[in-house]
Amino acid sequence: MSTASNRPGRLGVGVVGAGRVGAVLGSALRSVGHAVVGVTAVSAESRDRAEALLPSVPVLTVEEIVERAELVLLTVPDDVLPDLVRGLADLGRWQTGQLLVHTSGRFGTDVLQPAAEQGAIPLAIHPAMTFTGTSLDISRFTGCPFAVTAAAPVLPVAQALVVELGGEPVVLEEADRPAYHAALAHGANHLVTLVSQAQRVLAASGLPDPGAYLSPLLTAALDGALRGGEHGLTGPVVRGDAGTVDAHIRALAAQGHEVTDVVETYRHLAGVTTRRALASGRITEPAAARILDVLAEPVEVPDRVDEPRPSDSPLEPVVVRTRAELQAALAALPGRRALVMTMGALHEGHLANVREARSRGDHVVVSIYVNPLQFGPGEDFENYPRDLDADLALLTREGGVDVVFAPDDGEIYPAEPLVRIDPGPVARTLEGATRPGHFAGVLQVVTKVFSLVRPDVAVFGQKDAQQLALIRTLVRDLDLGVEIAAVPTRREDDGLAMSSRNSYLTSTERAQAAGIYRALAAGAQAASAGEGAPAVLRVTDEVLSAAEGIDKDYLVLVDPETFLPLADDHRGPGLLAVAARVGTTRLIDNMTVDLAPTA
Ligand SMILES: Nc1ncnc2c1ncn2[C@@H]1O[C@H](COP(=O)(O)OP(=O)(O)OP(=O)(O)O)[C@@H](O)[C@H]1O
Ligand SMILES: CC(C)(CO)[C@@H](O)C(=O)[O-]
Ligand code: BAL
Repeated sequence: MSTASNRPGRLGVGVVGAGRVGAVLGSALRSVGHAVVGVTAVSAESRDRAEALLPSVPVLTVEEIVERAELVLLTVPDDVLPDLVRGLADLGRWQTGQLLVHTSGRFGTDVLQPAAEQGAIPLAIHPAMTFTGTSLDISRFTGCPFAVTAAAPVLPVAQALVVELGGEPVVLEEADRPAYHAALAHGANHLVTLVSQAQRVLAASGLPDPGAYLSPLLTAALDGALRGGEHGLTGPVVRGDAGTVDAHIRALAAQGHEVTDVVETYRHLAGVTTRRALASGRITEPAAARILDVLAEPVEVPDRVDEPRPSDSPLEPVVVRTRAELQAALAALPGRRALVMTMGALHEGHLANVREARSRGDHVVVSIYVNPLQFGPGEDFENYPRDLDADLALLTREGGVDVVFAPDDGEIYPAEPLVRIDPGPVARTLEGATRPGHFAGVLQVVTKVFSLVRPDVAVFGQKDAQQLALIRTLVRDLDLGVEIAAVPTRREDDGLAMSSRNSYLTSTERAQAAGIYRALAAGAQAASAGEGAPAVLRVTDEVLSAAEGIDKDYLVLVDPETFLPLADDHRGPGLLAVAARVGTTRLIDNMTVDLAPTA
């Protein structure tokens, strides 16, 4: 084992914890000439990541790594770190002269003391950066600040390691690390909560692409705050506009229980902002008092699930099977009519569409019909899950649905339709290329159901993004006079987009299918970190290709309206769209990304 000097020299590096940071740091150390002797990787995901970023590095146990490595990189969760170090010390595994580096923001080197007592050299380096866990991250080290904590004699070793990685070492005292890390988490992580709250409110207000809409404003606000701190503050608080603050809180509360957290956060942050503006003399005391009074007033947030139903809404939806029954049921419903079209096998994603419909109309009609015209030969028309009783039970429990229209084929197509809709060029790419005739069939049935139900507004899911875009074009080009509202994709806990077809998956396939979401999320993260179209697509593809059991049909980064591929230098919104087979089940998913202007 070599003894540490200020220049680390060529070291045998072992990576404990192949999470995003470990795999990326290991890969970066390798690229500057160190040898990675082993990596631990327990989950399938970390094995995939290790394979992608540290090809041909053996997967070893923690003990094997500690035995073989001159530099042990501990990139495990903070809460695991103390016990891991102590446990190995109890087994007497640490070695004299061994460099022991962790990347926790919160801890300094005290947590490594049990290893230091056995002669290891403890170093704490924390990159102030967020990672995707892909090769893109390596370039993020260039110029990235790293908080470095180490005993004075070995501090230069830690600094040299950071410099080797292209980073900027900033020395931080042990005692300052928890507050340092709290500041970073508060700024970066809570910013994500705040921004996603704004996005949810805009989405609930019907804005089609909240992320893209917010991007220029938030970028300017962040830039202003980073340069000028609180002096960059604008908006109603600093103007002393108590009436607007009051209106905001009431408007947010009116969006119901799904945004309760936003009401709380808005209130709290508006209070803090008011007090800070008062303390720095930017608003007067009476103005601050007016705002604080408004903030102290209780507001009621209606709980939409238990919302009292309109008195003319029946408890159970009226189920109609024929055109005549439908017309009779509609005649009894005055006011604004909202439609949700489905193929049944309902899930929470459909219910989100129903809720959106309820918020946009006086009455809600749900159609349940598996439309043969949109299925190609050899597709799953015959096997598509059909369970009207279960669907009705779900809609009854959800409440607020007035009519369920569940026609049979003869009712929708009494005769073979001779007049057909040509959906145009968007229908010939992606889903349309794999499923020729699919969108012509979708638009045919959508037009027919619109004619039969005559809705004021119809709600569709963003999960079927190409379908949604084509329905908007249909309404525009044929002047159908129906407002089209979109609902963000509802996902399972592991990110898989809800879909009736998920019921085809075996339990292994079900677990594997979440890889589709992980890939899209990695792409979106790369975009929000400022990467351009080619890199965003590459990262998404890397994660998708590394995921087990997923057989890609297509993965594209396209214009959300034309569905044509984006130019390499495209800036602004883009849509990552994917179709893939998991086993024999074909799934689709998509995510809007924002390709920000280069600084
Ligand atoms: N996860 C979801 N989140 C939000 N809306 C969804 C979701 N899944 C489907 N929808 C929307 O519900 C409507 C009916 O879709 P459909 O009945 O085809 O359901 P599905 O679950 O997508 O089924 P499939 O297995 O055919 O993809 C469409 O507007 C669709 O976009
Ligand atoms: C819109 C639709 C109900 C038409 O059959 C179908 O394509 C679907 O479920 O998305
Ligand atoms: N959910 C879109 C309808 C279809 O796949 O046929």
